[in-house]
Amino acid sequence: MKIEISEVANLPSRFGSFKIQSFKEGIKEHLVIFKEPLDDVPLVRIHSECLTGDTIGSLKCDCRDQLEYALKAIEKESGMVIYLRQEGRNIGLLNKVNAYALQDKGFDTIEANHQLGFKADERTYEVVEFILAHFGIARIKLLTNNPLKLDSLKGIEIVERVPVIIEANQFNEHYLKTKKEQMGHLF
Ligand SMILES: Nc1nc2c(ncn2[C@@H]2O[C@H](COP(=O)(O)OP(=O)(O)OP(=O)(O)O)[C@@H](O)[C@H]2O)c(=O)[nH]1
Ligand SMILES: [Zn+2]
Repeated sequence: MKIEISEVANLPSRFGSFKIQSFKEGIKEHLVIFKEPLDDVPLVRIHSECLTGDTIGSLKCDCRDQLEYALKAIEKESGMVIYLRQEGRNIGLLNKVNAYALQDKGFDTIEANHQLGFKADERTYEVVEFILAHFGIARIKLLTNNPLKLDSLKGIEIVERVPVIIEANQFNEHYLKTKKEQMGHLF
């Protein structure tokens, strides 16, 4: 797939002063937020879009806390957040809301995806390899608790996994438990 690349622009934010660049893959306009100077082995967070969490502040998941954690971390030590437009583990917003409606009836996140005909996780990460290659990065420290992500990046050496440490709340406790017990997340 052809990827269109924007210019680099400044982005002052409440978490620090960053640079941004967009990588457009079909209809998905991904964003890279970075803080220079980038080390040879930079700290990288691959964040999946979560409109409900990142923007609205939903407490059903840990996405916004993770995003803020990552932005604060790269402000401190430089690095990059790759913000991928893979809403709802790539099932899209409408389907995620339908999954939430099923969760209201008692299904967990995985069961709800299955009920809708999706895998538990429909994400792929080829564009990340493209983006890192564009920056000349072959080795990274990856900010994640997700073992699937560690296995998904072919051609990128993950020198270190840096955990994302977030406190649970009463609404996402079950979500985090499912991630740990059924999706192998490393908490
Ligand atoms: N289908 C679905 N997607 C969800 C649900 N809750 C959050 N998401 C999406 O899950 C994605 C984030 O994935 P997570 O599994 O929380 O975290 P991760 O990115 O895999 O792992 P970390 O790197 O450790 O954060 C975002 O795209 C959210 O929109 C849900 O109940 N159902
Ligand atoms: Zn979320």
